[in-house]
Amino acid sequence: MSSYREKSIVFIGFMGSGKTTIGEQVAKKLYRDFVDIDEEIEKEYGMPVIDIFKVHGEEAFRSKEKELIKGYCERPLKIISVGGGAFMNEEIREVCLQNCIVFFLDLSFNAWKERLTLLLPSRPVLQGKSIEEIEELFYKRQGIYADHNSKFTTDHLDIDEVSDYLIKSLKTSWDLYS
Ligand SMILES: Nc1ncnc2c1ncn2[C@@H]1O[C@H](COP(=O)(O)OP(=O)(O)OP(=O)(O)O)[C@@H](O)[C@H]1O
Ligand SMILES: O=C(O)C1=C[C@@H](O)[C@@H](O)[C@H](O)C1
Ligand SMILES: [Mg+2]
Repeated sequence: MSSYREKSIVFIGFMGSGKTTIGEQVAKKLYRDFVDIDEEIEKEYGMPVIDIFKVHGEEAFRSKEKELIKGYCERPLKIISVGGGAFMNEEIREVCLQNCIVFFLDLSFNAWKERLTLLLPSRPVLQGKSIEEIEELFYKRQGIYADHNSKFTTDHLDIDEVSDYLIKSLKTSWDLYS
């Protein structure tokens, strides 16, 4: 078990909440390795997530997602962004919460809607859904993100503001709990 200061950081939240973007930025600023689980799965299958869902199915994707998260969460000093659906799985929630510091990146549905056009082509879970169905999924998913160590709402903040806040908050907790 790593010391509190060396624990890996995990970002969770709805698709498009900024886990990849913010995770990468925080990793750069803390000089840590960044791991994006969706990207790791894409590397293993040699195709984008949307094609993995089409060719191999969601079950295969979820199984690889679990295997990779379990492996990375047990290592120290990483910044890990998991996919938006990863926390649906209890084993994943447990391994993340037991080994890492889990940050929930939250935003309002209104703020999220502005990112929809950007996200739509690459997110299989959004395909063929009406905006009402997406809104329902958004609120249903809030429940799976309820288990976390710290939550940060990113409405009206840019990427640097969010990552700077997160780093400040981490440094405070390292000073308090190390
Ligand atoms: N304040 C902000 N924080 C983070 N991302 C922002 C912000 N403002 C705009 N964006 C944009 O929103 C998008 C967030 O997408 P990103 O891929 O980081 O989300 P994600 O949480 O990793 O999604 P997924 O679960 O599907 O992997 C990016 O295109 C990013 O540029
Ligand atoms: O919310 C989800 O279920 C997903 C989010 C993405 O990060 C990818 O992991 C994939 O598109 C599924
Ligand atoms: Mg991502």
